Amino acid sequence: MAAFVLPKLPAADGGSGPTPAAVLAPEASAPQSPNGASAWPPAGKKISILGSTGSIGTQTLDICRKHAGLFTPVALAAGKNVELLLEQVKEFRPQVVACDESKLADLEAGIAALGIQDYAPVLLSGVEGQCAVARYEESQTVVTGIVGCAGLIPTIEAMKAKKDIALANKETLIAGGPVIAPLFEEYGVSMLPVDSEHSAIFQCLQGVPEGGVKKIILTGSGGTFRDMTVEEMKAADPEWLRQKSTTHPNWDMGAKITVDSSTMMNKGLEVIEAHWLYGVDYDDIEVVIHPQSIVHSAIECHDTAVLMQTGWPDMRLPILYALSHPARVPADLPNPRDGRQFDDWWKGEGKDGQLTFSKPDLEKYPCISLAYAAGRRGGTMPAILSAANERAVELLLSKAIDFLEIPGTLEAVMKLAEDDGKVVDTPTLDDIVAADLWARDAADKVVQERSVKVA
Ligand SMILES: NC(=O)C1=CN([C@@H]2O[C@H](COP(=O)(O)OP(=O)(O)OC[C@H]3O[C@@H](n4cnc5c(N)ncnc54)[C@H](OP(=O)(O)O)[C@@H]3O)[C@@H](O)[C@H]2O)C=CC1
Ligand SMILES: CC(=O)[C@@H](O)[C@H](O)COP(=O)(O)O
Ligand SMILES: [Mn+2]
Repeated sequence: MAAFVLPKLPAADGGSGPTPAAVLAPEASAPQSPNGASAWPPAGKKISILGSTGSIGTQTLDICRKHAGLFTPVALAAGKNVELLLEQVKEFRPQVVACDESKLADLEAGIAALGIQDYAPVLLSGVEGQCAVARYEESQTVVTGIVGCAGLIPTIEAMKAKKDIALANKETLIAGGPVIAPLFEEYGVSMLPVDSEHSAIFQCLQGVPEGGVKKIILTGSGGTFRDMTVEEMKAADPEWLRQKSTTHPNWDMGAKITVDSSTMMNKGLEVIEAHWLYGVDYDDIEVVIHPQSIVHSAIECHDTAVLMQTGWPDMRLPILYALSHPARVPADLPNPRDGRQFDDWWKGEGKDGQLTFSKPDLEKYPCISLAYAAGRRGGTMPAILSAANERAVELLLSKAIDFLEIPGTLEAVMKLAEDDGKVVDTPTLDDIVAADLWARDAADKVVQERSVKVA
């Protein structure tokens, strides 16, 4: 197994390593931070949140609420959920607020109705609104909680405005890796992972010297169908499978990522995300099924040590760490589902205290192999796979396809992309945007042609 070199930290002489290097904040210049004893993080770190009304957005605001002296949301962008956005506005009074075009009038009227004295935020909509939130001059860090490739343009705008990125929106890096990677160096920004596995890896990497890591091990729950065989799934009622695929055994998340966990495309996408974040070869990234979601991922070092990060399935810790790094901010984060402290887990009552691991069944989860193939192919192929998958999940939720049709649809789109010469090896941003649009369209065509054949 070839060793990968840990991303090189930006050097004091201004030299720099491979472009994904910037994901690691320069430890040499980081303030000392044992247990909050230092001045880090500075009081009142101001943040912008993209997707403030979603699962990541609301949990980020929960962290801001719990650590009001440390993190202040100054700009919020949502989609259509103006009712929740208005509650957030009332509580946090951000200076810039954006929503979907179709909801701008409701937002304006709602804010006027709040009647807050001397409060007149800038109100915007659409992609321009999201970009304004991402660029807002007072923000230091942008939390990207938009779902899907819709996050690509605002994230790039944030980087160009020299904002650090707390990356939840994995689809952006998966599709945009080739154009995002050079921006770290160009604009001197960092990208800290929010995704729980990549946060776990980042936490394990602290203190491991460059070149010390042999392999990254991504853990995955196996999703809602983890205890069923392929045969049982084929025999199951498609409507039941559809409903069940929108639930997760351990995590409470948005609909799209929950379905991705059920197909394990989420893990496949995370393999590509890890490649870009840590500059790791695909041969050195392994997926392991871990049904309890207690070990959030691991690194294997050359001396055979395997370092893991553990905790409840709770996104608030990775969010907090992405905002507070390198500090460890004292926090109270009980299990979001039952309120128990993690201490209880160690005591090992009932099913607690048990960690199990196994190899994924690639016949049951073909999306894992598709993601490795797309990542290894490179260029626009990851953007094509990710966009086709977004479309396939939409088609599942709108009952146009069945759950078990997702992998075949994606495989067909990838084949079409190759056969029709649609994969661009060294893409520009325009190529990535075009690939995204093409793939959504191609997924629709594949589904239509299949239904014609069936009829
Ligand atoms: N949830 C989790 O625990 C985790 C999520 N992630 C990643 O984080 C991202 C967000 O996931 P999650 O929070 O679960 O998703 P949700 O569906 O819960 O939230 C999505 C957010 O994005 C907004 N939004 C949706 N579409 C658009 C669009 N086209 N333009 C602008 N805003 C839009 C929504 O607005 P509105 O609702 O107002 O319409 C909402 O605020 C995903 O990329 C996911 O993979 C990663 C790890 C864990
Ligand atoms: C919370 C988080 O990071 C998700 O990506 C989560 O890992 C999904 O669970 P799976 O392990 O089932 O994909
Ligand atoms: Mn994850």
